[in-house]
Amino acid sequence: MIKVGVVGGTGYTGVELLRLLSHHPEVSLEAITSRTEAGMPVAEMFPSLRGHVDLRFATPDEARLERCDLVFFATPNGVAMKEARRLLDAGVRLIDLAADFRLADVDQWERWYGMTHAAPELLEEAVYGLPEVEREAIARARLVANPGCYPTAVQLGFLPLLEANAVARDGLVADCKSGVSGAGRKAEVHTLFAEAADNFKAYGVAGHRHLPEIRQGLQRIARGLPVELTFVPHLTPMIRGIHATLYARLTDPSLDVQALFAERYAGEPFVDVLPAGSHPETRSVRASNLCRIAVHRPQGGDVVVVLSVIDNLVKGAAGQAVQNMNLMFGFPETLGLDLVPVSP
Ligand SMILES: NC(=O)C1=CN([C@@H]2O[C@H](COP(=O)(O)OP(=O)(O)OC[C@H]3O[C@@H](n4cnc5c(N)ncnc54)[C@H](OP(=O)(O)O)[C@@H]3O)[C@@H](O)[C@H]2O)C=CC1
Ligand SMILES: CC(=O)N[C@@H](CCC(=O)OP(=O)(O)O)C(=O)O
Repeated sequence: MIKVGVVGGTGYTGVELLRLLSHHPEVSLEAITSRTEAGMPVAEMFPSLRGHVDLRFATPDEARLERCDLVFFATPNGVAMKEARRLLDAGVRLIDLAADFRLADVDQWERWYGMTHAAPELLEEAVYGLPEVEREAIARARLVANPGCYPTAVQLGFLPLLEANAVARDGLVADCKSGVSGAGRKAEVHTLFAEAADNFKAYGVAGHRHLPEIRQGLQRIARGLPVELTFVPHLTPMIRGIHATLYARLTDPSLDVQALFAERYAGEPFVDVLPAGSHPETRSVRASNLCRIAVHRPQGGDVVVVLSVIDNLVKGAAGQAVQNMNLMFGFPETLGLDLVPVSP
């Protein structure tokens, strides 16, 4: 049994973490923070957790996080980097759901995130928490940078093709759609019901901060070879889910792409390669830690189209964080994550 704290328990990824951790057999939830709701019982704010979580929110100072074996930061970018050194020195391991430790290059991070990094010396130690790529390093890590939601769907979709050096690396396209919970729980005009419902739009076409993260991940997968990617995110009128439609040109048209994906992911508990010709739906993964993938070659041509779906709050955030926790503490990787998707 490990002692776990959650910083940022009132956000969408925070409450999703609480849902997953509350029934994890190896976890004792010790502290859940909120600055704005300190003192309120968690189950009063989130009635879905009544009978499952009996703690109250505490301020980050009251929470005494240094008593924990592991602390999750489900906070905006720029929060975990200020606390990481103190907690690591106290023997606490960390998983940051935000982007503070995702990019290896501090200059690049500061440019994309528009702030000075508070702990650049920790970037080298931090492990990028995509288990399908970094499983062994995650198991040894003190500090894990949980991947972003779009980056998870896109990297898992391109991974077998890049590992096998099977596509032209200069023309990758990722056309991605996200549900509104991807923007978090804070009030913002573009996520109001009247703005987001019955509407569909692209955003961040000129440059989204997930672009350098995805490019870094794809280049690692391609063993350091350069990768050029066009990434266009869209906001869709659904609550949860990411649908990534990925395009690449095969270098060897005789390749059996269905067999390539099936073999690469055969041992992966959370990546499901669908039968040839399938069209995965976001609702087929809702509330689960699954990434479902289908591979197509329209009209038998040499363009491969990969369809990759995840729940942004689970495999795209809290579920992947619990998967990383399981690896870090030597628990079975799927413990607490045997979640049947909710449909419809
Ligand atoms: N939503 C998604 O699908 C995904 C989100 N992420 C990332 O996960 C992180 C959390 O996202 P999400 O749950 O959506 O965010 P929310 O905006 O919904 O929640 C943020 C939480 O952090 C707390 N918080 C805010 N500022 C501070 C601070 N300075 N110190 C301590 N706590 C703070 C808030 O509580 P309070 O203000 O009361 O303290 C709140 O509980 C973000 O970095 C996001 O980019 C990653 C993948 C997917
Ligand atoms: C729909 C929506 O607004 N999505 C967010 C991505 C949220 C997220 O996952 O951010 P990090 O992974 O960087 O923490 C956005 O595009 O900014």
